[in-house]
Amino acid sequence: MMLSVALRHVFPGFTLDAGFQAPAGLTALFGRSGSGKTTIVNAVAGLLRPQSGRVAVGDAVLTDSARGIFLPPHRRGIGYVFQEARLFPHLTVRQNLLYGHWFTGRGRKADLSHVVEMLGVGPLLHRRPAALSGGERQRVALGRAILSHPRLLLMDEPLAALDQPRKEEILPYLERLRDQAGLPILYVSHSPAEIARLATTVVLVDKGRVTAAGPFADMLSDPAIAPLFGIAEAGSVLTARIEAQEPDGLTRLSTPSGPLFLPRIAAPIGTGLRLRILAQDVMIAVAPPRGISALNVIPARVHDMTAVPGGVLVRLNAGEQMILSRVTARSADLLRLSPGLPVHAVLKAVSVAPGTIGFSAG
Ligand SMILES: Nc1ncnc2c1ncn2[C@@H]1O[C@H](COP(=O)(O)OP(=O)(O)OP(=O)(O)O)[C@@H](O)[C@H]1O
Repeated sequence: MMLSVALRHVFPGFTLDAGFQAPAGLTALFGRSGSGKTTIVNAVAGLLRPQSGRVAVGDAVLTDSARGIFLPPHRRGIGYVFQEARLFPHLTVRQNLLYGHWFTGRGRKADLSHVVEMLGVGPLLHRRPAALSGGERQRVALGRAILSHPRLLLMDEPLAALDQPRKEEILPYLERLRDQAGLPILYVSHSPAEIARLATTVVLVDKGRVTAAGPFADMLSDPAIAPLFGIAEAGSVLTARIEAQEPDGLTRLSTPSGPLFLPRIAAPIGTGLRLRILAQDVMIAVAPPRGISALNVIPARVHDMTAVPGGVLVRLNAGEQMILSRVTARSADLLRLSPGLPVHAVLKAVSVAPGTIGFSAG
């Protein structure tokens, strides 16, 4: 199931001219304030009728200006999750979850138990929203959205109102939803960390246009794009799998770039992971380093180099994955870095914070 969007709408002083495809999984809309993300979301939701354009999910056409099609919001089959969970205060969690269910009349009892389990809200079913934490409320909002059997989920900064611990509590549920729901999720976020952890596809919006779009790993390690996230946030995402729990408290991972060691990750052998490796945490050595404490030394080759504010972003080819490193211009000169040069990428085990590690199915 694929969401395809093509929109053109001229406001005084702002033109939206944006097109992209969002496959099943989570598509992050990213762009600075005023770039047009909310306008895109509104047009997909049916709150804005574009002067011209087409919005479709699979075979279901929601908007097609050429054919005069414009479904009203409530007939689009879209589940929403906003910054603030808009739950009904007088209903229990169970009734809130079932609300969308009744509404569409397409529900089955089995779905409720599946969603309750997926989102871990079983113990909360008989409470009212006032007795829930912000994170719990947001989980119920996710559950309600999914139980309305939508074609598409729209999430507009669903974590923005939560503090860091609450965010970390809810991220695993968003990951499950992404991997299990089998529908496109359109997700607006300002947070590179969230995008690195959750996105399947990244769509970059600037001045009403889509300036780049593609699979998250390519997008995040693209030196032309990474600086847009803020130079301190630039980094790559590696996929990995838990291989062994070592007796000294480390977890051994296998990655397409070779083995990696990180502080204990409490998950079973075989678990798939996404690791966000910040460019500023990766050192480059032109000879195999000896006598250093860093546990992770990954053989690689310089792919390309891009000058950025505060240094040089070096893209390293490591197995089938790209690793980004940021070094000063002086280091790049001293090491005579140039495309094709064999090097070693050095990563401290403790530089990957546990809260940033993403879990993925398969
Ligand atoms: N009804 C309207 N009339 C005129 N201009 C509008 C209208 N709606 C949106 N705009 C303009 O469109 C531009 C994009 O706004 P939009 O809210 O989509 O940005 P955004 O990327 O979601 O920003 P933020 O991250 O701050 O939420 C802005 O310049 C805004 O002023």
